[in-house]
Amino acid sequence: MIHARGLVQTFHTGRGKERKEVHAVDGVDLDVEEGEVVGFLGPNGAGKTTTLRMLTTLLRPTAGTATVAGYDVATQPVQVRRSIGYCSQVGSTFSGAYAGDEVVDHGMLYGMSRKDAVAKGQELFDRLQLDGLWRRMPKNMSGGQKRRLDIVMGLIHSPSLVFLDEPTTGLDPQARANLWEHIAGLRTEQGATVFLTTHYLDEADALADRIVIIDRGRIVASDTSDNLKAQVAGDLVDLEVSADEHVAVARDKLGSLAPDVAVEGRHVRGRVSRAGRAVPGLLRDLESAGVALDSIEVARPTLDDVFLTLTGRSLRDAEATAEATDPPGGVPPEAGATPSPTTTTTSTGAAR
Ligand SMILES: Nc1ncnc2c1ncn2[C@@H]1O[C@H](COP(=O)(O)OP(=O)(O)OP(=O)(O)O)[C@@H](O)[C@H]1O
Repeated sequence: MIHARGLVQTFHTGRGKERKEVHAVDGVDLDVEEGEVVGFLGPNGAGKTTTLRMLTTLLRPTAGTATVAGYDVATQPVQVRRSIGYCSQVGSTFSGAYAGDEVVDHGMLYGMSRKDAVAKGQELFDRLQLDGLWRRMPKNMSGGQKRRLDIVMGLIHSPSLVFLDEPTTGLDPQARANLWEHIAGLRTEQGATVFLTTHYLDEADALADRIVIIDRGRIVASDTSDNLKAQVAGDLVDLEVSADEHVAVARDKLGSLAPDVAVEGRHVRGRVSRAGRAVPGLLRDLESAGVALDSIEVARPTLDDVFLTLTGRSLRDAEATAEATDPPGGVPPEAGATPSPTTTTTSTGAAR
C-alpha cells in the first residue's frame, strides 16, 4: 500500500546570512501493507506531517521515491489522490454551507454522482455519530464533531487507504476515546488501511498494529508496541519483601533475571524481559527460599521508555526542545504527550 525509499524533504528558511536548511525528513524508508493500522509516532517537529504531505502528494519530495496504493507520488499524483483519504491536522476549511452539503460537494469533486454522495454521506454521518447534524454549519459543531466531519470528508469516496494527521489533537479525553473507536472501525468495518500520525503515546498504543517512530526526520524504530517495549526496556518488577532480612535473597533471585537491581528499603526492583513468563518462577523460588512478600508490582514499559532508550531523550523533553527551536512560522506547539504506564498490581500479602 505504501512503499517509500529514501524520502527527503529539505526546507530553506530565511534570506542572505540568515538562510538555513531544515532537514525536516532525512531519508525515510517505509512499508505499509494492506489492512495494517500504522501509528507514526514522534515528538513535535520530528517530520511526521512533512512525510505525510509527501505521501499524499501535497509536497514534492526533495529526494527519494514513494508509491502509494500502487501509484508513484511524483509522476501519478492524481491517481494517488483518488485512491486515498486524507484528514489534515488543521482540519478542512469549511464554507458557510451545511455540513451535509459540504460532504456532498466533496464527494462530487471525486467524480461521484450527487445521489451516491448523499447516500454515502448519510451512511457515514450515521456511522460516525453525526446523525441529526446534516443541516448544521460546521462552525456550530463541537471540536469532536468537527474532527468526525473531517473523517467523513476523507472517507466519502470509499478510499482503501486513509491518512489521518493527529486526528485527536485538541480534543478532550472523552471525545478522543470516542474517535478512537471510529478509527478502529475503519479497518474492522471498512477494511481500510490506516496510516495515522500522533504524538500521543496512548493513542499509538491503543490503535496501531505497528508503530513507526520518527525522530529528527529519521525512522528510529518500527515494530508492534509489545515488541518495541520488550526489545528495549523490559518490564519493571518491584518486590516488596515482608522483612528486612529477606532483602538480600530477593536481590539475588531478581538479579538472576534482571541485569540491574535496585534496593530501596524493603523494595527490590529490576527490569526483566517478558515478566509474564519470568515472574511465576521467581515467586516459586522466593517461596522455597522462605521469602515472604508484602506485594509485587509489574509495570510494563511505556512507549516513552522505548523512545528514551532509542534516542536518549524522553518524548516530553524532545517536544520541549522542538518547541524552543521551532523557526518563526513553524509548527505551533501542541499539548504534550501523555505517557500511560500500564500497571498491574498483585498483592500477595498485607496491604502496603
Ligand atoms: N514550510 C516549512 N518551512 C520550513 N520549515 C518547515 C516547514 N514545514 C515544516 N518545517 C519544519 O520541519 C520540521 C518537521 O516538521 P513537521 O511538521 O513535519 O513535524 P511533525 O512531526 O509533524 O510535528 P507536529 O507534531 O508538531 O505536527 C520542523 O522543524 C518544522 O519546523
